[in-house]
Amino acid sequence: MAVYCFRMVKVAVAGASGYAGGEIVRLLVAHPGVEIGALCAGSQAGQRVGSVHPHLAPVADRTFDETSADFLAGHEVVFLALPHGQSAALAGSLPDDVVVIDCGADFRLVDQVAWNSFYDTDFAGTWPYGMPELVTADGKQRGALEGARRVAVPGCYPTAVSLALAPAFAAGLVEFDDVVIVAASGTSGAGKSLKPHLLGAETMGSMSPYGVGGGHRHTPEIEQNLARAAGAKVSVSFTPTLAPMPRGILATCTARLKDDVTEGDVRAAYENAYGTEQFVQLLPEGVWPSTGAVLGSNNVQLQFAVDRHAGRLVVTSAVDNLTKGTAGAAVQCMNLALGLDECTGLPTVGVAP
Ligand SMILES: NC(=O)C1=CN([C@@H]2O[C@H](COP(=O)(O)OP(=O)(O)OC[C@H]3O[C@@H](n4cnc5c(N)ncnc54)[C@H](OP(=O)(O)O)[C@@H]3O)[C@@H](O)[C@H]2O)C=CC1
Ligand SMILES: CC(=O)N[C@@H](CCC(=O)OP(=O)(O)O)C(=O)O
Repeated sequence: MAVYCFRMVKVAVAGASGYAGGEIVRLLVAHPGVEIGALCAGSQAGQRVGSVHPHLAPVADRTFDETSADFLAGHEVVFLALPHGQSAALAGSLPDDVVVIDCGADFRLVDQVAWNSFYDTDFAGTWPYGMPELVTADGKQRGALEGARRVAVPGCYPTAVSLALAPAFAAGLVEFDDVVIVAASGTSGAGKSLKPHLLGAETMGSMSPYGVGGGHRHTPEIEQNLARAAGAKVSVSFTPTLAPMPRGILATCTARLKDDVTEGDVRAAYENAYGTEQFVQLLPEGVWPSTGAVLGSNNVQLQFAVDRHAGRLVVTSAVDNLTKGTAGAAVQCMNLALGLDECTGLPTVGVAP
């Protein structure tokens, strides 16, 4: 039996009444090294946690605090799970030695021009990007997260897509300018606030694309990640779709193969990239990822095929958008920042059926 001996780290969550914040709390409740401090909300401040998140039984009788520097003071780690554009001011009020982990997009992009093209708030800067398993031209991204005091958690689609394609780019198996991605997401990806196009009657029994034609803000984030893997500029066509399910992302990613690349080359590149990773699984040949198999876990499931007819590599990946796609990655990055075992408190077992 494993015996844990941790110093308890006091942790706060801003945006705790939302989907991403609620998932962070779910994971923190099971984390042996943290003490849950302030749980902050916006319009729902003052409400009982159990009235908003009835599944979070151990903290159900707590009350959401207001979101302010005063309530966030005195914590060693602060998670921000707020709408875009809200993180910078709050982060700026926190001391430099506090670990601040932002689940929004505010600090993900390096390129200010790309930021201005896809977001309507001012460019706030760039923090270490929270995808430990990402293969980059300089080794794994993990190195930038160990001991970090500021972390930008990736978007959910970029998590599924970048982990699916990066090994092929890093190994030089595919062309960098012919990449087509179609990904389906559960509706929780859009957050909890009321949106007419996400009403049950609109989404149940129906799938629909959005952000078609290069308009989705995750396009530059995916290109940034793949460029880090390739060591060169990458351009992608990315189409997200909304699927009638609460959670999960299934991404189908294809890229033109370079001449003479074999299935063995591809398998070797992915085994080399992920063979020692706890959360990324290249499935046995012939077994394909499904969102149902990763629900509630921090896992990423991958499978590939070489489509000789079309001359393309096809990689499919599945993640739970709220776990590995947001909150799981956030907790994983907290572990790395604090020098804990990276996997502490993170589920590798899903919920099925
Ligand atoms: N959902 C997902 O799959 C993913 C989400 N993210 C990112 O995580 C962040 C949160 O997303 P998500 O949880 O889905 O969104 P939700 O709409 O579900 O939650 C938003 C949270 O922010 C709080 N909030 C809103 N406005 C304010 C404000 N002015 N001051 C203080 N708190 C405020 C809300 O509080 P209240 O309800 O009390 O008003 C709520 O707790 C976003 O940046 C999102 O892009 C990233 C990856 C995936
Ligand atoms: C289904 C759905 O609407 N998904 C969201 C992506 C959620 C995500 O990754 O969040 P960030 O906003 O933090 O990048 C969208 O397409 O905008």
